[in-house]
Amino acid sequence: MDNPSRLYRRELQGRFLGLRFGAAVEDEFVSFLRETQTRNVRFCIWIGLILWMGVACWDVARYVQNIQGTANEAQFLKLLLPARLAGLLALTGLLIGMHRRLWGRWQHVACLVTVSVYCITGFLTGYLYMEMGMGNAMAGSILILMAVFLPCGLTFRETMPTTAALLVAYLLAGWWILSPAEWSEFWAIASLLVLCMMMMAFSSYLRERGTREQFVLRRLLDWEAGHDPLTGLANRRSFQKHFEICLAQARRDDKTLLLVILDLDHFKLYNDHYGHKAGDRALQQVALVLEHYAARPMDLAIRLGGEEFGLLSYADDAKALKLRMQHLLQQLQGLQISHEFSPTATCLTASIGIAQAEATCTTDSLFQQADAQLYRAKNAGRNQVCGPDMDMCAEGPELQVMA
Ligand SMILES: Nc1nc2c(ncn2[C@@H]2O[C@H](COP(=O)(O)OP(=O)(O)OP(=O)(O)O)[C@@H](O)[C@H]2O)c(=O)[nH]1
Repeated sequence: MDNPSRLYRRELQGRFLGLRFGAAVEDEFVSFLRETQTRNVRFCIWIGLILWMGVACWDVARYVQNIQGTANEAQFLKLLLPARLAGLLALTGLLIGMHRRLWGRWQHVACLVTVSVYCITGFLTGYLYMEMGMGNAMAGSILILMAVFLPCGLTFRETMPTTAALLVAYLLAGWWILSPAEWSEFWAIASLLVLCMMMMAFSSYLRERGTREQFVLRRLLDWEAGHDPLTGLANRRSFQKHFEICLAQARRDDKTLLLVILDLDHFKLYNDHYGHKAGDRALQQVALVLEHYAARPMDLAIRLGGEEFGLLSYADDAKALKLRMQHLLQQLQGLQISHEFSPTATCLTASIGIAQAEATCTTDSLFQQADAQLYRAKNAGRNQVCGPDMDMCAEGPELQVMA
């Protein structure tokens, strides 16, 4: 996988004009948007619901005052009530679904559908009132349309086609339903609507660009604060956090927690003879191998600093881990990173110390134990794995038990 910091940096250079990241970052952004905006969306829907109910009450009051008992009125009322009810049901359904987390990853679709129902029923009631000669409520459509651009957790690309479709539907409905005498007022409102939509679209675009920039910057900072830029492995800071979680979990589940420290042998000599750049490349290769040994969710591969790496292994058997670490040493030798000045071998090798966390241990005490084992491995001739028991010291690539 590409180093996340490189991905984020590449996105930052793009300046977000097209409001689209690469596939991986886009997925992250959309889930971030859904997660962080849920509260805003709920707030907006509540406001929409209150407004909707307020307007419905106002409708009833106006209707009662202006009622003349004509057949037309009875017919309009038959349409008006379902229209108000549809808006109410759509908003309530969305809210209940959000509180109970029923929508999952379809939340934005549910929002779009609700906003559309909200707008259509708004237009319809406006039109019905106009037909009943009770004042033109169409101007209210502008407010309703604005709801599409409220912070509903939708992206600009999601809101734009919906709004454009609603606007076209509104214009077509007006042109089809209204008489030519009513057109002049309708066009005035329609032009206002178009202007309003353009302004909101522009601000929505700017808002999303800003959100995207903040998102990538934050991800980049978070990532860099917890990782080593050269190898992409976790650093000591993330290790400390992860270690505390693992230790608490291990105590709770009565599981083992093992720390491995891997230190490259004679790396100073390697640097001195092959140069710092070659040293960097070697460190990256070692990190790549080590990462494969931390494939389970609770395991973590770390660069502790310099030519020293770590591996936290949760619920693992110490002996099985020792064998895996020997296998790792074999793999390192298999890389054939030539080190002809090393007194140990003709290629780059490493020494490994393993420590097991006791119930009362701290990060420092665990490191001290692992360091002591590493020291043993170095003293025993390097290219070795040493653990808490004497019989855990073994030379790589072939197992050799120390007496
Ligand atoms: N290329 C490169 N070298 C580094 C980096 N960080 C530390 N080093 C080098 O790693 C070397 C570590 O040397 P020492 O601590 O003396 O250990 P060693 O030579 O490996 O000896 P032993 O551990 O006893 O086998 C130093 O030369 C550091 O300059 C890095 O990021 N890149």
